[in-house]
Amino acid sequence: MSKAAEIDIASVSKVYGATTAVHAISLKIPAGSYCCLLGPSGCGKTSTLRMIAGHESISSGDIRLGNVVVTDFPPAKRGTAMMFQSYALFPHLDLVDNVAFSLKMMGIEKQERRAKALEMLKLMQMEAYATRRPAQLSGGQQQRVALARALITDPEALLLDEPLSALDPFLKIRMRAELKKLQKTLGITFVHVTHSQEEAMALADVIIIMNNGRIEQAAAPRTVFERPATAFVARFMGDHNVLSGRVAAIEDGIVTLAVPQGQTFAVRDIAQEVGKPIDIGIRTDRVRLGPALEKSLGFEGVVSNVEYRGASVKITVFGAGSDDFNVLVPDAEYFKKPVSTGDAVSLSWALEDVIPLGRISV
Ligand SMILES: Nc1ncnc2c1ncn2[C@@H]1O[C@H](COP(=O)(O)OP(=O)(O)OP(=O)(O)O)[C@@H](O)[C@H]1O
Repeated sequence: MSKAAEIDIASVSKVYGATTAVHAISLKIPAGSYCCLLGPSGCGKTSTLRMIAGHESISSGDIRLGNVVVTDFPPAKRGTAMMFQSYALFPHLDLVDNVAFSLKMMGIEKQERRAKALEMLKLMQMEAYATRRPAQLSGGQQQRVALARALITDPEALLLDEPLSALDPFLKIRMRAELKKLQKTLGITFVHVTHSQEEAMALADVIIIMNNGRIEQAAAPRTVFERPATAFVARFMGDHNVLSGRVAAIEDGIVTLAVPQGQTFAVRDIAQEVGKPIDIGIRTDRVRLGPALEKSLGFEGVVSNVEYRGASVKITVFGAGSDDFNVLVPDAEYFKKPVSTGDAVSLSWALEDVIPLGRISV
C-alpha cells in the first residue's frame, strides 16, 4: 500500500437551498501529505470533506483525484475512504466482520475478506481482539477498528471527520501521534477535519483554514503561525494580537497605522495607500513589558487580567483601542517583577515582529 493521490479541488461550491456553505474554493492537496481542514463551526469544512468523499453532491466545480475527475463518481468508486466522527461500527458484528464489511459489499468471498480484515487489524495492533464486538472496546480501540475498516479498501486518500473528538484529552494526544505515524507508514493522502488549531498544528503538513465557506490560508503550520495571511487566521490560531486601523502615512518603506483611539503603530514592507484600512498582528510571546524605544512600537495600558500557565504567564492589557492585548511572559521573568490587575504597564515590540495582515477578497 503506497499509492497516494493529489486531490485537486477546482472552484468547488456547495449550496444547500438558500445557504452557500462553500464558495468556489480552489485547492491542491499534494499526494501523500497530511492535510487538516481547520476552522470554526459552520465554516464549510465538513461539506468540503463530504464532497471529496462523494457523500455530498458538488453544486459547481470539479474534484480530481490523481488523474481522474471524480466529481460525479459514487463514494465507492473514488479511491477514497472515510472515517466518521462516531466511527459508525456495527454493534452486532465482531471486529473481523466490521472491518471486512466493504469487501463483502464488493462481493469478495468470505475467506479472502476475513484474511484481509485480520491483516488490517494487525496493522492497527488489534488482532488480539478480532472476535470481540465494538461495545467490548475502549474508545481508542474502537477508533483503531474504524481506521482498519476505512483502510481495507486500499484507498488513495483517507478522509477523517473530527476523528479525535470522541476521545478524552490524554487518549486524544496518543491517538494523534498514532494517526501521524500511520499516515507516514501508509504514505497515502490524509484529509482530516478539525476545529482544533492545536491538533492541526501537531499533525498537518498543510493546514487549510476556512471561514464562512472560503479559504483564508493554505500553508504549512509554521507559515500559518509565523505569517498568518489575514486577521481571521491570526485570531483563530491564537497567540497573536491584532490591531486594526487605517494607513496614516508612508515614509521610507515604513507604513504608519493609526487606530481609532489616536495611537499610531509602525509596520514595514507593505504596499499600501494612505487612508486604506489595515490590520497588523503581533505574537503574544514577542511583546515585552517595558517602555518602547520608539513610540510607534508599543503602547501604555492597564492590566485587566493575569493568567498563570505554568511555563509562562499571560497578561492581558487594555489600551490603544484593544481590550484584550495579550503578553506571554516566561514564568521566571514574570516572577522577578510581577504585575497585577489594575497596574499601569508599558508594552513594546520590535519592528520585525509586526506582521502585516491582508484581507481575503470576496
Ligand atoms: N444538509 C444541509 N442542509 C442545509 N444546510 C446545511 C447542510 N449541511 C450543512 N449546512 C450548512 O452549511 C454550512 C457549513 O456546514 P459544515 O457542516 O460544512 O460546516 P463545518 O465547518 O463542518 O461545521 P462543524 O464544525 O459544526 O461540523 C453551515 O451553515 C451549515 O448550517
